[in-house]
Amino acid sequence: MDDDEKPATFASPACFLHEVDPAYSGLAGPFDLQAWTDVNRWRKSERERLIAARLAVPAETRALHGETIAAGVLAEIGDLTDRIVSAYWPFRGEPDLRPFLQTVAERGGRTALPVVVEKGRPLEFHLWQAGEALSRGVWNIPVPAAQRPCLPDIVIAPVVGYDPTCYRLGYGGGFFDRTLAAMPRKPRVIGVGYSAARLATIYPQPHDIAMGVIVTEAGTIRPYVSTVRALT
Ligand SMILES: Nc1nc2c(c(=O)[nH]1)N(C=O)[C@@H](CNc1ccc(C(=O)N[C@@H](CCC(=O)O)C(=O)O)cc1)CN2
Ligand SMILES: Nc1ncnc2c1ncn2[C@@H]1O[C@H](COP(=O)(O)OP(=O)(O)OP(=O)(O)O)[C@@H](O)[C@H]1O
Repeated sequence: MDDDEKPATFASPACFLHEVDPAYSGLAGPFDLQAWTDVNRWRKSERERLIAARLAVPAETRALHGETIAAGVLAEIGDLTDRIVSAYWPFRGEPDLRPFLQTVAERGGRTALPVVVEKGRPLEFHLWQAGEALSRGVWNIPVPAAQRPCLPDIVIAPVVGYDPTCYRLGYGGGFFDRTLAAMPRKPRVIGVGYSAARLATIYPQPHDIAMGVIVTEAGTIRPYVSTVRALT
């Protein structure tokens, strides 16, 4: 019998961990470049579709939806005393929450806007109140003229798309994900958008951070929590 015909022997038993579901073995799955490339391509086309669809809705309808969304957000936040709330300066057909910012101030809260410092870096938040001066920031987005950085207690994030587990599809800069990951004290994060922006899933990736809730003109979506988990 030559060597090729003898049963094979190994220095140690073969490891079959690679055949076990990564979720069971406790190891992260291998990074799948093809899957990530596909998700990115899909996200890009969904962003374009969803932005075009909301811009096709008459401005008066969007304005009415914006008022309903603002009321939903106020109900969600509750007491505003000494709270810092960041919203945004609307563009590309986003719900206009500027009147909401005035309501926050009237009810004893402070208000802020997000500022892009640089692509690929977290956002900063700067205090800003209705009537105060604005200047043009990156991508010409209006930002507070005075630099008063703050850490908001509540961050309102406009969504391009959202899914029932409250993951947000934004404009593709990764700004909110980077910012929330880097904040020393986690704020409450409220996604806002039109109900038509619902997707079955955004195919969440490891860097994606879910919103606490998503407020739309048709109601507030809370991430699904199974009864079993809720009871244990
Ligand atoms: N009203 C509003 N203000 C906001 C945000 C928002 O979502 N809404 N942001 C929330 O994050 C930040 C800005 N985020 C943005 C992200 C991407 C692009 C943008 O135009 N991106 C290019 C492609 C960029 C790339 O691929 O590198 C594009 O769409 O053409 C604009 C704003 C801060 N201010
Ligand atoms: N915490 C992070 N650290 C490094 N890169 C990140 C982080 N979060 C997101 N990114 C990167 O940002 C890019 C865009 O991410 P994604 O598609 O989730 O953007 P988005 O949430 O739609 O955008 P935005 O928040 O600007 O509206 C991805 O390439 C992603 O890897």
